[in-house]
Amino acid sequence: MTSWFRKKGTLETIALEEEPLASSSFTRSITPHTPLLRVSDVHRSFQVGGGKIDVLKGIEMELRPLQLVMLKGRSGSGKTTLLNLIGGLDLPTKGEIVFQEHAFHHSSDDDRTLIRRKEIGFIFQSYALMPLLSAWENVELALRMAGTPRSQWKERVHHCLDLVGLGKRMHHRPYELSGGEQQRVAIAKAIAHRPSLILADEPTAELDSQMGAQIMSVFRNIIATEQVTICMTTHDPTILEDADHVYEMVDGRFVT
Ligand SMILES: Nc1ncnc2c1ncn2[C@@H]1O[C@H](COP(=O)(O)OP(=O)(O)OP(=O)(O)O)[C@@H](O)[C@H]1O
Repeated sequence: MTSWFRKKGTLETIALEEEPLASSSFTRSITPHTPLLRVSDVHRSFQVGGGKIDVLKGIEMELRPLQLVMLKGRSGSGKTTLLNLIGGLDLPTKGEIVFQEHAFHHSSDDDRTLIRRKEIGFIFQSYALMPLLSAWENVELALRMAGTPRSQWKERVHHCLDLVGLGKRMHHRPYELSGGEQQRVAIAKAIAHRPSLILADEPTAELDSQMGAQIMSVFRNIIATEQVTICMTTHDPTILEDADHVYEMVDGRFVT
C-alpha cells in the first residue's frame, strides 16, 4: 500500500504502486442536482518535528456534477492538501468528506482505493506519463489498472485520444510530444476508465498561455462529452475566467 502523505509531484506513483483491479460491475449513481462531493468543516494538521501545523482550518465546499471548479491561493495555502483529501488519498484530522454516497472520512484505505480507481482520475502538473510507452500504451495502461475488460480497450483508447485531439499522434512517445500534447495524453489517461471526477493539480503550470488555453478547452469538451466534474488548482488568473466556481484559499481557509 502506498503512503498517501505525499507532496505534489510524487502522486503520479499512485497507479504504479497498486495492483490492477479485478474487472467488476461497479456502477455510477449520480443525479444531476445532488452534489458529487461535499466537504464539511474539514481540518488537516500535520505533526512536524515536535510540533503540529494546522494546514486546513474548517473547509466547506461542494462539487456539483459537470462543474469546472478551481482552487486558487498562494503557494503553501493548502490547495494540494485539500485535493489529496478530496481524492481520498489522505484523511482529514477532523470533518467530513462525502463523495457520491461514500463517506471518505470513515472509509478504510482499501475502500477509498477502490472508489478512487473507479470514480476519480488524476492529472498532474508534470504529466506523469510512462516515458517508454506510447500515448496509446499510456492510456491502455490506465484501463488495465482500472480492471476494464480487455475487449473494450481498443475502442476506448481510440475514443479518448481522439477526444483530446491526439488521434494523429497515438503512437508517439512522450518525448516526441510537446508539453501541451503530453498533458492531453495525461487527460486521455485520466478519463479512460470513465471516472465521474477529475482532480488536476496545476495542470497548466508548465505550459505557455496558448497551450494552457487548449487544455481548458479540452476540459470543457470532456465535461460535456464524458459527463465529468473537474476540480483543479491554479495560479493562473487568465484561466480562472473559465471556471464555473472559484474557491480562494488563504492560509487554510476559503475567503469569499
Ligand atoms: N505531509 C505533510 N507534512 C507536513 N507538512 C505538510 C505536509 N503536506 C503539506 N504540508 C504543509 O502544508 C502547507 C500547505 O501545502 P500545500 O502543498 O497544500 O500548499 P499549496 O497551496 O498546494 O501550495 P503550492 O501552490 O505551492 O503547491 C505547506 O506549508 C506544506 O509544507
